Amino acid sequence: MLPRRFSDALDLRITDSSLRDGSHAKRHQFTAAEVAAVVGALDAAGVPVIEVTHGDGLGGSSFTYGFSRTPEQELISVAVETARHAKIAFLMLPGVGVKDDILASAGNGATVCRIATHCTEADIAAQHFGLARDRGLETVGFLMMAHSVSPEDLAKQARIMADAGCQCVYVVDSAGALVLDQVSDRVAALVAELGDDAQVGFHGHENLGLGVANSVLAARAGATQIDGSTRRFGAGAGNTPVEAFVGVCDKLGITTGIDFFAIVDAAEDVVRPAMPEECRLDRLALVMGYAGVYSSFLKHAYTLAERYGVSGAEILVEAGARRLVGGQEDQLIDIALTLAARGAGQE
Ligand SMILES: C[C@H](O)CC(=O)C(=O)O
Ligand SMILES: [Mn+2]
Repeated sequence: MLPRRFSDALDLRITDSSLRDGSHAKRHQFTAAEVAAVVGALDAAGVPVIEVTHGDGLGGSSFTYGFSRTPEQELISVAVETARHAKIAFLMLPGVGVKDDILASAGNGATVCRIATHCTEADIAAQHFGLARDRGLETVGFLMMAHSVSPEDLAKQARIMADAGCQCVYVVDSAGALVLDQVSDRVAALVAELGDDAQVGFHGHENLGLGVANSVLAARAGATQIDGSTRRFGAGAGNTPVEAFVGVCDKLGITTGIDFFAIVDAAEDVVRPAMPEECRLDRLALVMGYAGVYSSFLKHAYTLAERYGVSGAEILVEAGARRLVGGQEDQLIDIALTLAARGAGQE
C-alpha cells in the first residue's frame, strides 16, 4: 500500500503527461531528442513523475490511433536514462497494449504502471495490476470519461481497481467536461470508498477552461496525485497546465515540490519548441468539453472534416450523442460519411 501522502513535506504528487497526452497533439511524432530535452527540463524543475508513451498508451502505434515516429520503448529508455530524480511512468489500455508491453517498459526502467479503462470497465485491468505489482511497479488506475457516470458508480469501479492491486485510482476527465463540484463529488466518493486502500488522483483537460480550478477542487476533496501537462501539451485544449497549477498551489500553501520559476522556464524554452502548435481553447475544443467527447478525438475530427468536407463541430456533437469511448475512433468516420451524405458544410 502506498502511504496516503508521499512525504510529510508534500501535499500533492504531480505527474506530467506532456510526453504521453501531448503525443495526441503531436500526432505521435516525438523524437528521442525531444523526449530527452523535455525530461531533462522537467526533472530539473522537480517534477516527480513523467509519463512517456504513445498518446493511446503502449501498443497505440497503429492505423486506428496513428503511427509513432519513434518506437515507444526507445522513448521510455531515453527518458529513464535522462531523468536524475523523476520516476518514469507509462500508460496502457488493456487490448491496445498487452502484458508483454508492461514487461518491456519495466525492463527499460519505467517504474510507474498506469492502466486505463473506460469508467465502467475496470475489471478488464485486473490481471495487469497484478502483473505490475508482481514486478515491483507502482500502479495507477485511470477511469476514463469519468463525467459519464455518477460518483457512486465511479467509486464502485475504483473499488474493483483497488482490490486488483491498484495503488491510486484517478478520476479522469477525458472530455474536459466536468465542472467544479462534479469533480469534488467524484473525488470525494472515491476517497470515501477507498479509505487507506488506495490514493485518489485527478487528470483534467482544459476544454471548458477549468483544468487548474478543477484540480484544486480535486486536491481539496482528498486527491493526492494530480496530472498536468507543461504548457498544456495534451489532447483537446490540452491538460491542466503544470506551471500554472504549481503557481496556484504555491499561493494556496499546497506543496508540490516543483520550482515555479524553473517549470515556467521549461514550459517556454523547452516544451513549447517540441509542440507543433499551442493547445488552444478553440471551437472544436470547446465543443468537446460541452458535448462530453474524448479529447483525443480532436485531431481525428479535424482530419475527417477536411477529408469529407463536413463540419468538425458536428462530428463531435454526434460523437457526444453516441457516447463514443476511446477505441471507437472508426465510428467518427461513419459520422463524417453520414454528414457528408446529408451535405453538411465544413467549419
Ligand atoms: C488514452 C487516453 O488518452 C487517456 C487520457 O489521457 C484520457 O482519457 O484523458
Ligand atoms: Mn488525457
